[in-house]
Amino acid sequence: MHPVAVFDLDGTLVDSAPDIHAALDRLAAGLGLPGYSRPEVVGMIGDGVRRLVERALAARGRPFEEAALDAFAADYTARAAERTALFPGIAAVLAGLEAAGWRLAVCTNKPAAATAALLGALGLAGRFAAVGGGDSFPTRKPDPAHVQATLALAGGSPDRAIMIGDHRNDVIAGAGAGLPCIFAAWGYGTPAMAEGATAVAARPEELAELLPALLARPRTGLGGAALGHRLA
Ligand SMILES: O=C(O)COP(=O)(O)O
Ligand SMILES: [Mg+2]
Repeated sequence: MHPVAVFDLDGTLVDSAPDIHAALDRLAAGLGLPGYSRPEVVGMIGDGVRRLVERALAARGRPFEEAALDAFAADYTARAAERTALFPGIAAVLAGLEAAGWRLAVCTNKPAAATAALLGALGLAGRFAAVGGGDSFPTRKPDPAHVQATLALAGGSPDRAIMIGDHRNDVIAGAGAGLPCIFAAWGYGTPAMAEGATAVAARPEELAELLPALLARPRTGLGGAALGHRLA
């Protein structure tokens, strides 16, 4: 069976904060509200689009409105790839994993439509054996079922798969599904969110060594420290 690398999207594969930020600023401007700072926006990402819009409105003292969510989702989906790019080093990591026989999957809380638009615009649509969006299944991260369903779509099994993500939701969902988890410290999470991860990667390049090492490691064996990487 092919090993599967299950990647989170926002903050792990792509730096999507600039387009999320721009779309939130357009939403705010339409409501007569001031825009946001990047740290504010980054702190709101990770729990899907509804929580994002809830947090953005709450930060300006506004109650949540379904119409604002719909407007944001449509606007963002249409313009998801204007300022969004893969993090440096990710393209080489993906190519290296594919060459080594890995299947790639995306497990993201971003809605499936926006995810498809973004991956398509970045020329990545055909690279992933499965893409599990935030509304693809009945539940989403941190529910392990989101990871399990994505992995099943990719034709993988938990004992031959690794989860990589930048948020506590990724660690909780991946670990709950029985996968070793690599915390992507280059992303939008805080160091505290790495708690429970098998290993922490400071840069994408580290994944090239970490993924095969974690795959080969007995699941009940030594921690990531034995691999020369900092344990979470
Ligand atoms: O849409 C979000 O809130 C975050 O998406 P992610 O799961 O790809 O980080
Ligand atoms: Mg993320």
